[in-house]
Amino acid sequence: MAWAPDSLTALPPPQPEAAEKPGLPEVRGRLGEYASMPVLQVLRRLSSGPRGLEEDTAQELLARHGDNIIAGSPAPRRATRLLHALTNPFVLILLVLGGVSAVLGAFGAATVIGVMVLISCWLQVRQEQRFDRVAATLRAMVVTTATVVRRASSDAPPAAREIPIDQLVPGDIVTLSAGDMIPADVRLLRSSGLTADQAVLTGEAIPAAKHATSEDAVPDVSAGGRATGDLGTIDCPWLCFMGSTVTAGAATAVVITTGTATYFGAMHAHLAPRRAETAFDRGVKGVSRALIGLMLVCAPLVFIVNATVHGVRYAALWFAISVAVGLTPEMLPVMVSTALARGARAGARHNVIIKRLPAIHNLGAIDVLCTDKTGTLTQDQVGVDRHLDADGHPDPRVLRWAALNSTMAAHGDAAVLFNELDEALLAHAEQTGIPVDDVTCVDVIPFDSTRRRSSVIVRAGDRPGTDILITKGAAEQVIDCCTRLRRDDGDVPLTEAERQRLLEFGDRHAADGVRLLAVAIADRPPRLGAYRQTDERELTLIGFVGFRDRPRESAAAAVASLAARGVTVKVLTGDHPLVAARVCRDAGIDAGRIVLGDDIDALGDAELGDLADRTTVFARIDPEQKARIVRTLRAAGRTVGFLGDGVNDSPALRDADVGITVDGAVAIARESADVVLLRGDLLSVTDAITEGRRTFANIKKYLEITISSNFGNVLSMLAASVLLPFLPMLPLQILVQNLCFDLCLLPLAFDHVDERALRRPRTFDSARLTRFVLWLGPVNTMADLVAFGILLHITGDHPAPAAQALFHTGWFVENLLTQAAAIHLLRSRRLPSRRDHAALPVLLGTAAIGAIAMTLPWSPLAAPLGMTALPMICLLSLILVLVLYCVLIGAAKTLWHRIEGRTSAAAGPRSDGRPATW
Ligand SMILES: Nc1ncnc2c1ncn2[C@@H]1O[C@H](COP(=O)(O)OP(=O)(O)OP(=O)(O)O)[C@@H](O)[C@H]1O
Ligand SMILES: [Mg+2]
Repeated sequence: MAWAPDSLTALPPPQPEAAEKPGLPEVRGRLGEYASMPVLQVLRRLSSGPRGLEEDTAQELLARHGDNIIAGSPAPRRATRLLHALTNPFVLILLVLGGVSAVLGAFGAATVIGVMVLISCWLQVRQEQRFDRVAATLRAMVVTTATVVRRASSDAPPAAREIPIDQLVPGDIVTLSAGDMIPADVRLLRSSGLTADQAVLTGEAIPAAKHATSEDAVPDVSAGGRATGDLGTIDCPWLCFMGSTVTAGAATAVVITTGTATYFGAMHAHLAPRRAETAFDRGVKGVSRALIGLMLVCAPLVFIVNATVHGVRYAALWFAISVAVGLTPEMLPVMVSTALARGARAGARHNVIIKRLPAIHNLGAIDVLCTDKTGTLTQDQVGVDRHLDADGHPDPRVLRWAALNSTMAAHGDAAVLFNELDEALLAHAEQTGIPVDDVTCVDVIPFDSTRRRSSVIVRAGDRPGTDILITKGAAEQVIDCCTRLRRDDGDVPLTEAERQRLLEFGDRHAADGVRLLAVAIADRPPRLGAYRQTDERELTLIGFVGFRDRPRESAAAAVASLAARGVTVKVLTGDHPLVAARVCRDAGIDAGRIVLGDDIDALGDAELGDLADRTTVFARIDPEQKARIVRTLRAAGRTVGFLGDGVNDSPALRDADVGITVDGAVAIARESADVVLLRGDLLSVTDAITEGRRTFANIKKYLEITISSNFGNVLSMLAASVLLPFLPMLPLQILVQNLCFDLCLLPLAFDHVDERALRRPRTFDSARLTRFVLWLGPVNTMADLVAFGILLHITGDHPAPAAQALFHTGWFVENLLTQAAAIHLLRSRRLPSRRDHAALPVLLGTAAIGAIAMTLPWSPLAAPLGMTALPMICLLSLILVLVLYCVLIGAAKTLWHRIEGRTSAAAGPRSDGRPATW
């Protein structure tokens, strides 16, 4: 599926210059022109050169061309947002109900409904703006950069430096290496082994090979008789396009077009959204649908009962409409976005940057965390520990060949794949004074995580007639390519017995936690054409280099705390199974039976899902296998987080419910992830998960309280329809009461959360929500019935209109007071106490409800609302009903938790980490 990188598409609005958006044919034509010129002419046309632009020129060009971002995603205008808010299904329902009320002549009711719509839309627009601001601020904390070569002045030497990609201009010289995002549309100047993932533009998952043409040659466009315009397409091998990523190899390139003038910019409108529906979207939709269903059943029921008992009357219809309005959770979207934004802000305080805000909910729902090994379970401070010849004796020559491989992979421009092992090798070579600059690089066959080896081809000054191929990589994969073995006294054939001995030698080191890379070389006659992977054969094994990475001290504690929170940790690594086992042991993870990448290819998805559920450690797996394991776990009902930082992790980061990466990760990992940890260890994942659960717990509270209380009210109204000869509350009063209650519930987004609610993964569960509502709603009704009895006692059985007003006011006050109490009694598992009480905003919200209840009947608004002052005896009786309600609801809630606790215990222990329902 097409996927649009955030840093290109979701930045603040572009400048006016960039707003003029060329169409695709125009963009293609321009790119085709550049593609058909010799490189030198391209550079001349762009007033650039291999030494890069001068800084001043770059600034001028930036002012002319605008930032290198895609227009089309400017922040929506207020009016657009308002329109969007108005078309929200809850608001639409209110509008319809308001319209019907107006047509029926109930202008008071229509006005209150109008006020509700206005407040809800206004809050939603404001909250969305705030939400976007939070998201933009957070994204700005994880800026993606590009390496650009520029000069301070015309005579200054060129210098490579990182700049945010939005600052690139046409003519800039950029260097690209594995894991980089291609930051603009570029023409390749030099390249080696370059492949680019262009799925974002083509949907094609297999990376495309790319290569530069020779400097002054006119590219050979005759093949296939392609017109210039055709060269501007994705298939052109010497152009790379914004939005795609470097999967392997390295290159130097000149920027041709930026921002909206790029191919990606022209295509942007047609790209699919980044991801399919997440667990969060599904949850919100499911609950909304259930609520609308409840409303569609209850409101007609109230009307039918009323009409049956008292005959069809307008009053009954208004009453039913008001009930429908009461049941519409029009503030739900506001509540949800407030809670998400709060969660994301709180995450940032723990150094956790939530790039896509709904991810905060998904974090709380994670029950499996898949992680790679380096940097999370280990410190990512890899050091060379040993260098041994093929017989296991220390030999510095092996180190030199390995270091040459790492240096030459850099190929003078950029690292082909410069990972922690290469870094360690170069640092060690420098420390020990091993020369690595006395050869020239001929070609590179870059590393990839499936082959697990990299090769370089060099020419040494003292052997001019020979190319030397140097391969280093995972022991099994390199030994596979060897036919000979270097001994002190010369090379010998590699026998099967020797092969076994060497593999066992590798295993012994791995079991000790040492990552062993084998090093092999071969002489080749010089050639003109490029080297390919098939040239990695008939090599001579010369020895091994061993690396150690210290375990992270915090890893064991973090794994234990994740387990205590119901999150199972699984390790998915490309490394040797025995190294993985050792690292897991140090981190307190019971590795159990380790499954290898080769073992899973033959399995169907269901079988793999099963196996993945039972397995803790997967070793020697490639990037696609990582992603497949994540997908099958999700298909088996798990909510999966994936934590990784490499090019090889990005498919899995995209496929997980929540992709998590660290700040130092390669660009593509940072783009693919939903969450970036500024402090790269597992402990901050625990913090992030806790924040996610806190956010969800508050959304859940809101739903439980509002729905159970509204449902209780509907039952009371049904009972009243049967028992009373008049309506228990005027439609207008129902609406006003509903508006007050809804507004005062919003601060729940900022509430404290009971520690117990944070212990298990949580996610939306409409079934359990329904059970909760069916259990606690009727308690509300019981209190109402008692209140009805008392009020009838005061007013008499067939009260005159004035006495009816007293009844209405009485129930209005009692209802608001019980609802305020419900907030405190239902917000936590425990009853309110000094240790477990609501946060200040919630206290203020409930105080507001109480104040409204106790002042409205005595205020000037009383008459227009059909209310009357309550006599003292009535007020005191209602307060007694409130006390009764508190006792009942407290007991019912305690019983609920006990019964539900027992049911979930009977359903099986939670040690499997499956999410607790609700
Ligand atoms: N720069 C390199 N040159 C040669 N071989 C390498 C290099 N980097 C890694 N390898 C080999 O490839 C294997 C897989 O590496 P890869 O980086 O794909 O694993 P990973 O899943 O990212 O590992 P981890 O879990 O440690 O992050 C390594 O165990 C090593 O044998
Ligand atoms: Mg890795």
